Amino acid sequence: MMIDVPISQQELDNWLRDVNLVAEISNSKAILIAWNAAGELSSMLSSDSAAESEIQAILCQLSGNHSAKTLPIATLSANTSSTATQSKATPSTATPSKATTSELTFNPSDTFETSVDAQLAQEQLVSSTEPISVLPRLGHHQITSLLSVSELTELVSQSQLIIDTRQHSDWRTCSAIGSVICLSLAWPSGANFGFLCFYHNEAHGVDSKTLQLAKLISDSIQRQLGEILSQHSAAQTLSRGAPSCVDAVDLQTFIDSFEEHIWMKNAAGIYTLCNRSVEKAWEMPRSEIVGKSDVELFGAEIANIFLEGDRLAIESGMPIIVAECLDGNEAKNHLWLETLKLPTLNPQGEFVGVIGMTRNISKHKAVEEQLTLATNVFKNSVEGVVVTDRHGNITDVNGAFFEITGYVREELLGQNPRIFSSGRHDKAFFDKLWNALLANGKWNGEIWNRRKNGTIFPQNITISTIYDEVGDVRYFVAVFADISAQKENEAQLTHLAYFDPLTHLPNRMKFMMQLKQEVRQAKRLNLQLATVMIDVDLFKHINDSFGHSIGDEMLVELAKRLRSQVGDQDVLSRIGGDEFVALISGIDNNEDATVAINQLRQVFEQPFIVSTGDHLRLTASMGVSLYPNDGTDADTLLRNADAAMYRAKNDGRNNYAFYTESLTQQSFEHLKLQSALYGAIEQNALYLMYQPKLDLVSRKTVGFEALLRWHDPQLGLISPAVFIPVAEKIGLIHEIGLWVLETACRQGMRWLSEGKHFGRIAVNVAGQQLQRSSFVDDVKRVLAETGLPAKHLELEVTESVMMQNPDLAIRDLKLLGDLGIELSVDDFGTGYSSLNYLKKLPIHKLKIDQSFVRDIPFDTNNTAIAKAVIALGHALKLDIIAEGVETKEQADFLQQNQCDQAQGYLFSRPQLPEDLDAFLS
Ligand SMILES: Nc1nc2c(ncn2[C@@H]2O[C@H](COP(=O)(O)O[C@H]3[C@@H](O)[C@H](n4cnc5c(=O)[nH]c(N)nc54)O[C@@H]3COP(=O)(O)O)[C@@H](O)[C@H]2O)c(=O)[nH]1
Repeated sequence: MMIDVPISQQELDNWLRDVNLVAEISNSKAILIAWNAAGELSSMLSSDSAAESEIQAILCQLSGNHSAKTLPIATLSANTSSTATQSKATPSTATPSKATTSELTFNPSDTFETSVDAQLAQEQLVSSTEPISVLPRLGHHQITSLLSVSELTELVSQSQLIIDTRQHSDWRTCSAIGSVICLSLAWPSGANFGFLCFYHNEAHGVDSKTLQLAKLISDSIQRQLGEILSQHSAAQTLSRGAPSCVDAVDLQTFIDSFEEHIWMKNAAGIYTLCNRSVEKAWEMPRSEIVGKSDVELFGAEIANIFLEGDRLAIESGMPIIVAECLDGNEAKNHLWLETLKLPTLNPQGEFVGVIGMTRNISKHKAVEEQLTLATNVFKNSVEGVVVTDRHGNITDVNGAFFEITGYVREELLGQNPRIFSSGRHDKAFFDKLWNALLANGKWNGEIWNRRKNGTIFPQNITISTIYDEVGDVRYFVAVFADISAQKENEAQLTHLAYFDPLTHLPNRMKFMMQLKQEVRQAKRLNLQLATVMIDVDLFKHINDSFGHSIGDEMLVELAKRLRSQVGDQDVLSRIGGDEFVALISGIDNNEDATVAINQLRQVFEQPFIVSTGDHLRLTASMGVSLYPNDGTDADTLLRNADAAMYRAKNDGRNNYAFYTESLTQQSFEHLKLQSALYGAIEQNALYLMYQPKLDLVSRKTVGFEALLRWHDPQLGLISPAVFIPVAEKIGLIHEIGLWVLETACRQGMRWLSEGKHFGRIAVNVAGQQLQRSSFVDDVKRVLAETGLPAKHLELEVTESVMMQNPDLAIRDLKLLGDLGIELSVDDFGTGYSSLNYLKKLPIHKLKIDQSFVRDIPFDTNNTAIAKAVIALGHALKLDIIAEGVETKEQADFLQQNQCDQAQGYLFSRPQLPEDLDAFLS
């Protein structure tokens, strides 16, 4: 009930008695529904026959259709008069959707007349004798937040009868009710009171007779409502007392003190009062306002808007607020006013006028608009937005944020953004970020964060600090864009800029960058580099004969093969159609470069099998420049490698050349040696010579050193000092070393079987042999296979090899020593032995290198060194042997200085076994 006046129990009992009577006579059920103070419909009374579920169904039906439960603010616009001028419309025009249902309005005089869409209604009439009426759809109005004036008018003034709810779209779902009649009830002022409903569970259960009886009761209730109100007002006036004289006199002064516009109109719409603010705003004196209507003051169009608001207040029976937008062509010039309209009643409850109070809400509106705008920007932004409080806890996130990160809102609120951490940024990064944010209020940059599914992604993010009025940090707002796609594009562009799209090798630009960097490093560390230019010979013929796609296939395969031939630290680049260039690091000498070139050349040995099934062969010309000899900068090295490559081409292709011509020659020699060495074992070109080792005191043989010899049919006799390093470079040393060991052991066994005593046979072990994990097992196997007892074998390992990896040497030599093999340090004094390691090595003998034996006892340095080595060796309880002893003076000196053994031309040159009988006992 919107007018809050209590109804006594006696009155309610009277109404119930009447309602029950009519219900009984018409064989129907009844319910009286009223608006309560909260603006909701509730059941006030019901006939005895009415069931609770039916009452709820009707209540629900009517409430559902009434969005006016809480009275809305009417938005009336001076510029859009359609809303404001809408009044007194028939139900069919007010709610156009009703035109499709058959509608007849029932007027108070019990005659029936057709609505606008008479033809349609006619078609749907089931019987001309029975009245059919439908309730206009309440609350379905054109201003969505407003129960329109016209609908309220309809509600109050009309009685509604629905004889078959199944035919009616609004009632169809209300299955408990088959037919219903609803009569609106209103206070004398026109304010809504409620509804009186008679209903039947069956369709056609209520008829025109019920309607007439119901109308009688509703008229009676309305009359009583007037009386109740007037008694209530009289009682209130009495309790409050008459207004004081002072109040009456000061009313004008009182209302003039308000900035708001205050006015009053009587029931006829004539202004009876206004304050100074009104005079100012309307730009006319009070004398011209009071006594005039809105039409006279503002013209019909604006008056209609104002009157619409008045009617709304009158019909609702309570204060309402209407907002008005006046003037201004542009939004920013609009003047927004908000008027509170209050219907006033006399003690009898009759409407006597409207009081209005208007205030300027333009500022509020502007703020509201800004807020709406900001909210929309926040919601609709394609960039992710996250807001945290000053402690960093998330207070809000927008839709784009969910889409980008995959989280849902509930998972994020209250969380700290560190849950997105990708782990890619260290503490220093975040320290810098926070420092900038707190110092400047803003930070922009790129951060890698983690999505819910665990993937990490880059984002361009701007974080801003929001301060409160006193300058304290209130919020942080981060706005970011997912830049994964941009990063991918950048990466692709970078790849395109630096890599060859066909072979995916670095292109010329990238190669030059790498070459420059390698040159800088080589300069710093005093290293050598080789730049090898590789140009495929006559590649044009391949393209011309087989087409470019076959040519491409071959280039891709060639790139793969070349790449497999260079080390991980080396660079291979495709710098032109059929031009490649390799940058080889880790070069110690010219031979290393030759080895690298030879490996690159091997890729051309196998044919290229292309998609057509053809087996095609390629050759290439290569040019080599060496850093630092052939150039100390990248450009020079590449230019000189190119020049060398052209020389190789001019020399007949399928060739290579060094930039320094003499090196080419050396390299060719070297290559020849390499190829010859591969076949040396099979061709029996290798053999051993043995040099006796003697005890310096007794001059008796204590053993022989096996020394390798190679006699190549073409190249002649080649010194092991030349070919052993080559064998090491090309990986042949293991095979050769094993051959030497087996051959020496067999020789030892031969001597033993002939009853010849030789002490021990010493075999030289190369560095690479000792580093092989299988070396100890190899030695054991050879001893087992040949049958030579370990006590007849000695292994000589150079000092520098032992010191390359002393821990490994200690381990393996100990295993060999444990077998009974004697171990000696060859070339002692030429390396840099750590005495600490020397002490730990399981060795038996030190061999003074022949360079220190030379010219003793005349060379004071060598003499001193020889003496020192002897003293050191003896201190470590080791035997000492001197090699390269050529003269008696050397032998005497060594003997006098307690050197234990000696070998050298003085006693014997290395000889074939059959020539050594003199040294065998
Ligand atoms: N890993 C292997 N290395 C081996 C093997 N065979 C030999 N070598 C090493 O080759 C280097 C050269 O050896 P070689 O030409 O045989 O020279 C040795 C002797 O012939 C030479 N020698 C001996 N006595 C004298 C002398 O009085 N004067 C003189 N000028 N030269 C002499 O010295 C070499 C002995 O070398 P060393 O091993 O240091 O005792 C050489 O380094 C060999 O080690 C092999 O099978 N595997």
